[in-house]
Amino acid sequence: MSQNLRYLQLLSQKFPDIPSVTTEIINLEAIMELPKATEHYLSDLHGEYDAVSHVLRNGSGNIKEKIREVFQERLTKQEINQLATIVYYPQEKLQVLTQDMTDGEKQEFFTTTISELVELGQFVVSKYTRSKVRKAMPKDMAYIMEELLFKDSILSNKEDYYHDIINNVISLGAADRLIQAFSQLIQELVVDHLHVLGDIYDRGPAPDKIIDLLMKKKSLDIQWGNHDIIWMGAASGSRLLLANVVRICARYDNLNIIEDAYGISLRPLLSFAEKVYRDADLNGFMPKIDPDLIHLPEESKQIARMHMAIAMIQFKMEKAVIDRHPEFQTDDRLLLDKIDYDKFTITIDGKVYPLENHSFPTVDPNNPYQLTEEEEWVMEKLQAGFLNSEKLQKHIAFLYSKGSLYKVYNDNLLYHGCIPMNPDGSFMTIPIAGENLSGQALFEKFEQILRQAYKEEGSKENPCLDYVWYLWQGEGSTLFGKEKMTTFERYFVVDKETHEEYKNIYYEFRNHSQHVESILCEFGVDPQKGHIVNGHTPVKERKGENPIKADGKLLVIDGGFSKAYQKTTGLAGYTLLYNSFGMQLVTHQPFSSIEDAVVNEKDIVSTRRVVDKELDRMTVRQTDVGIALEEQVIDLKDLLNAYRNGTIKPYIK
Ligand SMILES: O=P(O)(O)OC[C@H]1O[C@](O)(COP(=O)(O)O)[C@@H](O)[C@@H]1O
Ligand SMILES: [Mn+2]
Repeated sequence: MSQNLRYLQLLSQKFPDIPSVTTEIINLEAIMELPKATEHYLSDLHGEYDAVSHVLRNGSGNIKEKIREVFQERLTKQEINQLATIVYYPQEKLQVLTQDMTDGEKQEFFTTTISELVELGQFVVSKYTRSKVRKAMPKDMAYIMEELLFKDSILSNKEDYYHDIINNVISLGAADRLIQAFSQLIQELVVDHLHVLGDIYDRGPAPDKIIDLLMKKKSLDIQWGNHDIIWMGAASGSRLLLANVVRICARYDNLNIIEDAYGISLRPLLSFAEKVYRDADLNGFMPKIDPDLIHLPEESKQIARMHMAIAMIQFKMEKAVIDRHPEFQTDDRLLLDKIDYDKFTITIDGKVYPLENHSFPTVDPNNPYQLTEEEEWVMEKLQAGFLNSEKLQKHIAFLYSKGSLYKVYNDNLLYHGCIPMNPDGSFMTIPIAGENLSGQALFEKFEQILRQAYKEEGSKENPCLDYVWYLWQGEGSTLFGKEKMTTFERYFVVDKETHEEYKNIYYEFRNHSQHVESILCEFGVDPQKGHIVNGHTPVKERKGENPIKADGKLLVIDGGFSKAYQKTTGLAGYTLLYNSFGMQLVTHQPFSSIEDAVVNEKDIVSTRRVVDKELDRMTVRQTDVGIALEEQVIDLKDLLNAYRNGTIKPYIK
C-alpha cells in the first residue's frame, strides 16, 4: 500500500464519510477567507512588568481603535476613554466607578456597559470562527457570552432579549464578573499572536512577572535577547553568566528578583561582601535606585558591596574562558593584569589611565585572576541556588520551549540583535566549535549550542556554556554585534573613550535596502514581501533616528520599556502591529503607573505610523496558517476522491 493511501486511510478515521469530508473542506475554505489575524510585536521589555502589561492590555492601542470604529458617532471622547479603561483594567476600573453609585445608578451603568461590551465583542470576534471564540471565553461565563454575542441576529426584538439577560445577570450579582469576562475575551482576541523579540530580563524590577504573564498567552513566540541568554546560561549552571546576572541585578537595585521571586539566597554573597568589602571604596558601584523606592543609606551600601564583590568575581572568571578559546579574540577583556596596583593605573591599548576606584581587596597582584577560597565558596552556593530554583527553572524551560534565536513568520524575519557583517557587505565568518560559520548557519549553530548547554544543565563539564558567554559579549555574536563589551572600563576608568563599544557595520548597513534584501534572501524570505523586525538597540528618535529603515524593509522596535534608557530615546519606544490592512508602527509614551492608567485613564499610545498598507485586505489564505490549511484541504480532497472512486471505503467504527 502506498504511503499516501495509508495516510488517507488514517484520515478517514477522522472523516469517515463523504458528508464529513465535505463539511471540513467547506469549513477550512471559510477560515481561509477570514481576514488575517493581528500579530503584535514587542521587544526589550527589560523587566518593566507594569508597562508591558499595559501594552498587552490595550493591544498597543488596538482596543481603543476598535472602540472608535464601533462607537465614533455615539460616544464622546471621554466615554470612549472610560470604556477602553474598563476593558484594560476591568476589576480596578469598576471598583473606582461604582464605589459611590446608588443601586439605581449601578443598574443603569451595568446595563449600558454590558451592552457596549457585547457590541464591541461582536465586532472583535467577527474575524474568527465561532469555535475559536468559544475556546477563548472564560469557562464560567461562556454560555451567557455566547447567547449575547451570537444569538441576537435571529431575534426580532433584540433589545428586550438583551435586557432580560442583562437584568438577570445584574440581579444575580454577576455583572462585574461578566464585564471582566468580556474584557478578557476582547483583550485576548484583539491580538491573535504575540512576538517577543527578546531582552525580557535585566534592568527593570519584574521580569519574572512578565514571564508569568507570557505563560498565559495562547499563541506566542520569543526570540531570545542577549539579556535572556545570560539567565538561560546561569540556569544551566554557568557561574560566569550567573555572576553577570547577579551583577546587573545589583547595579539596578533588583536583587530581590533573585531572592524573592526566585528564592535564591544571597546570604553567602552578602556575608562575604560585608566582611571583605566593608571598608572598600564603593565609587561606581552604588545601585541605580528607582527614585520611587526609598533605601536606607546603609542598605544601598550593602548592595554596592555585593555589586562590587560579584563584579570582581566575574572579571576574574572571564580569564578561564578567554584562555580556553583564543579564537574568540577576547584577550582585550583581560584587564586585571594590566593594572599597576601601586600606582592604581591601568594600561589599555598602550595608554595609561588612572583608576577611579582603588579597592581590590581580593586581588593578588601576582595572580590577579585567582579566586579566593571565599569567592569560590560564594560561587558554589550561588550556582546551587540557580540550579535548584524551581521557579527559575520553570521560567527558563518556558523560554526554551517558546523561543529561538530567529524566526520567519508570515514572510517576516525576526531576531533580537544582528547578522555580523564585514565592511564589504558579506556576512562575517566566525569560528565556532571547529566550524567556520556565517549568516543563517551561524544562527543555527548558536541555537543548537544554547539548547545543548541546557540539556547538560548542572553537569560538571558543560563546554557549550563558553559559547553562551561568547553570545553575550563576543564580536561575532548575533545577539550583541559590538566589537567588545567594556564593562570593566565603565566601572573603573573615567575616560569615556575607553567605554566605547564600536558597533558592527550591520547597524549601518541595515539602513540600506540592498543589504536588508541580501539578509532576507539568506534566510529564504522573499525580499519583495518580507521585512526584518529587529530589537536590541534603542532608537534615538530625539536625535532624529528613524525606526523605519531601508525603505520600510527593516523595523527597529526596541520597546524602550527600560526606564533607564528613556532619557536616551526620548520616549518609551515602539511596538508593531500587523493586521489584515498592513503593518503599523506604534509609538509609546512612558508609562507612569497603574493608578494613572485606571483613575486618570492615561493611555500611552501616542502615534501610529503606517509602514506598509495592503492593497487588498489580507486573508488567512495568504498567511503561514493559510498555507498549512491549504495543504489540509488538498489531503481532504484526495480523500473525497478516494471515497468517490472506491479506493477507500467509508470508515465504519
Ligand atoms: O547601561 P548599562 O547597565 O551600563 O549596560 C551597558 C551594557 O549593556 C549593553 O548595552 C548590552 O545591553 P543591551 O542589549 O540592552 O544593549 C552593553 O553593550 C553595555 O556594555
Ligand atoms: Mn539586547
